[in-house]
Amino acid sequence: MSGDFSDFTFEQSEGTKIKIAIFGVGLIGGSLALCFKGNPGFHVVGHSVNPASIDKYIASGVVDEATTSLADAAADADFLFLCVPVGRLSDYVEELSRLSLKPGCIITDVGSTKASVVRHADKLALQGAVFIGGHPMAGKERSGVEAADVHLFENAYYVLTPTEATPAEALARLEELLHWTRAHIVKTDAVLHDDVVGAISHLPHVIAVALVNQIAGYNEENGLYASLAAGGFRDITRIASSEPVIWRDILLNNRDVLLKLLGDWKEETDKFVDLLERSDGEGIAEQFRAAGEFRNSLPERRKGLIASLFECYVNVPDHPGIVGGIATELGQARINLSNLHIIESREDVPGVLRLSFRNEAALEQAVALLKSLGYDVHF
Ligand SMILES: NC(=O)C1=CN([C@@H]2O[C@H](COP(=O)(O)OP(=O)(O)OC[C@H]3O[C@@H](n4cnc5c(N)ncnc54)[C@H](O)[C@@H]3O)[C@@H](O)[C@H]2O)C=CC1
Ligand SMILES: O=C(O)C(=O)Cc1ccc(O)cc1
Repeated sequence: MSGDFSDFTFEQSEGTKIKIAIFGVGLIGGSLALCFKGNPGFHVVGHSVNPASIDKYIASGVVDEATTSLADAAADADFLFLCVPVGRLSDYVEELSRLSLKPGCIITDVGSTKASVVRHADKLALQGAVFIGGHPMAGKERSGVEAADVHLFENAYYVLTPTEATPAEALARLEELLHWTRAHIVKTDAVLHDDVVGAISHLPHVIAVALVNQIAGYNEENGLYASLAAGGFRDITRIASSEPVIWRDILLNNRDVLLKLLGDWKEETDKFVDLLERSDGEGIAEQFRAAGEFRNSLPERRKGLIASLFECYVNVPDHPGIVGGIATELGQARINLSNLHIIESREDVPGVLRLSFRNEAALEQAVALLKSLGYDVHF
């Protein structure tokens, strides 16, 4: 979904607000809450099991109200979003099934795996509520309500996994609400979701963590590994800094899929062992050619899993004030920078400035502007 949402209003009876309950107001729950808080017709309630979190939710302004009582959060809610770690999702659906919920209300989750929670909800009598599995396929390596971001889901895919039993009217209502995230809704089967997301998200997280740990081992012997890893290595392993408990639950939940994927991964790495043992240069080049061809055929810069980075690099001579000058030029052209990072800045070497933007349009405008000003810019 794209375009201007200022004319989008959720249908509601006069005087009553749509109540949206968010269980677990962390990165994802908090980001959803921020999306919904933009509509005066919504009342957003946050739930946490931890009393200390309640004040934090309110103080950070992501919810209208917060409580440690599951029953109070759920009472009269029109939509209930389960945003806790994957290992707790089925327990939450079960606990909610024991409460008296508003007839026709929709319970949905945001878990990174879908098959187990959908299967579990299917078996429960939900007392007039409807469960629809969900997975907003955007995130970050940071966690907690402090990392919540109203823009997180913009232009990302948001997967829903309805079953044959899901009432079409309920699905339409959830889709309508999710327009507030500005994500693109995709509907698919929960088992297929876990296979595909296992391959494109869970496996890369495992590989990133294993790779970082391998290098950390070498670094214990010689600190030069960490020193030289500051650039590209750091970027390609960003997701290795993801939240351990969240990822423990995801991997255990998608265990069978991951075991198969890791078997295939071993075969891929063994291929390189064989090519190297035989010094097969043509075979190695062919691996790169095939990978490049597939990678280049992927949709460009759609925000999604392993978020695309809207970044460029600018070579900057070590002149005082040059970084400020670039930021000022961008500001004057009303191009919003989301981050600026100096990768290397010693007196005797030119620095490299990494500029990050929120979207592709801003990146393209910045590159055109900086090139026109004579800067050496590359992606
Ligand atoms: N991190 C990411 O990039 C993405 C995560 N997800 C899914 O979203 C869900 C939430 O993840 P994040 O928001 O990233 O994590 P988070 O750590 O930022 O938030 C988790 C929330 O759950 C609560 N929580 C933690 N352990 C709990 C427990 N044992 N019982 C009850 N509440 C507990 C925390 O207090 C916090 O409010 C997970 O199911 C994850 O798989 C989905 C898309 C992206
Ligand atoms: O940080 C990234 O690039 C991610 O891949 C975030 C992410 C993590 C888990 C998900 O289920 C979806 C997205």
